[in-house]
Amino acid sequence: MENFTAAPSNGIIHSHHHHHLEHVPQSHSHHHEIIPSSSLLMVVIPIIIVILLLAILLLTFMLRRLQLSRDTTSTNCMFIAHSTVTISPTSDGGCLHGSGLRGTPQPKLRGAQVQVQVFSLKEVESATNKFSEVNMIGNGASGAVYRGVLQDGTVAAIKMLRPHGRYGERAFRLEVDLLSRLRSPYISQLLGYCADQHHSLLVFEYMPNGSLHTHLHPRRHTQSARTTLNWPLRLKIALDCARALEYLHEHTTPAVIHRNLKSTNILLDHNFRPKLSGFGLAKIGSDKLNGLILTRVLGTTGYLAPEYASTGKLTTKSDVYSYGVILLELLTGRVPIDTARPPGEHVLVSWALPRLTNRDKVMEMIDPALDGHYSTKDLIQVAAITAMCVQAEADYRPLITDVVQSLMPLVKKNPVPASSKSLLRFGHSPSPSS
Ligand SMILES: Nc1ncnc2c1ncn2[C@@H]1O[C@H](COP(=O)(O)OP(=O)(O)OP(=O)(O)O)[C@@H](O)[C@H]1O
Repeated sequence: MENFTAAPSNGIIHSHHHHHLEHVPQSHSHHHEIIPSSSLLMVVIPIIIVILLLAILLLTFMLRRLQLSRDTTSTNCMFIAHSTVTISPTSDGGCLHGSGLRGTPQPKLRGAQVQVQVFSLKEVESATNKFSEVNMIGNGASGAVYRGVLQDGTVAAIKMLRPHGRYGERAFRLEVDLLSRLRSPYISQLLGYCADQHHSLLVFEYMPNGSLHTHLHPRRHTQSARTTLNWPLRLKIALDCARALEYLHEHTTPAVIHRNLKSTNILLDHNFRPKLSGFGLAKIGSDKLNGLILTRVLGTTGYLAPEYASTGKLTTKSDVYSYGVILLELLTGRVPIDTARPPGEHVLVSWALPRLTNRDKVMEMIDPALDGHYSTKDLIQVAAITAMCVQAEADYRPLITDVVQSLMPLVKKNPVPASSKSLLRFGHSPSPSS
């Protein structure tokens, strides 16, 4: 007979013969002294998990503290855009640094990165006189825009994004990330940004002549510092906007789809040269699917391509459609949606499309503000280009490069007057109906 002895001190049964250990009966008399291995695991594993979680939390907290203390020590700093810009608000109004820690869900643009300045809230406040009403130059869906003079004397347009507006932090991050990589004379330049717990601010180069919308639709703007754009200038604006899109669609890899092309997003410099802005809704196209993206429908009513509005199918051709609507605004001086007009004329595209290919009708629909100062031949050509851009069928719309090529000779024929004084309606416009 073999001897088994229970060792109450450690709850393990010792056997004098090891080969019999596995046959040890777990008698009722010893039950309270023995912890079965499965129960042991049930106790130990949760404890280990809790300890690990606590350690991770502690580590995260310490890293965050370290980052905050680094952020708040600097007030104004230059920052080289990293592969992905991460902006998270500090609690005390300090400026933030870009870092490559978090990723945006969009694919990355390839190409050079450029410097974007990070401003302290203090600097932006003193530039705008504490965001005084007097300095407010615009108030779009995403927030108010202020004119400001930076410490180095640069005049800037500072956009304060609404905290819970449709813009959101993601769009803010996207705009900084995207604009720190895009460089084109046809794209509005981002000088820097500022973010704290309560503010998200974008600092742009100042465009003294405001938006194209202000000049084409002056009655809709209370501040009436505007010029009626003459025909050569309209052609040049059309060409440069097409070049801005060409840069995004053809010269950027992968292509960028702007997704919110409209006349308020076309800003005019002191020579009335246009620059594209408003990149908060932009999408970086897919390399694989021929640029096609299926996405949520965002943008502005009156400018949305029908296939995008109804199915969310977004391609560079959606931008071409919106561009066509801007051409229509340049031709007619009408806004894309105007419910004050008679029935049948509310939606600019629906009203204009059947008329665009009819010579006499085109003459009737031209902006009365031009007062006959345009070349009929050129007008007919622009109308034909416009008709192709606002085609319901996306595949039939031209590539923006084709639009650039078609507009170039027209602009060459109609040089823009040199001095901005002569930009007024009757300045150097060609004689009517040549
Ligand atoms: N860089 C700038 N220089 C001068 N004026 C500007 C500048 N940026 C914006 N503005 C003025 O502020 C207005 C509003 O700009 P914002 O970018 O908010 O345009 P929006 O298209 O109306 O709004 P959203 O893009 O949010 O839909 C512009 O139409 C323009 O008059």
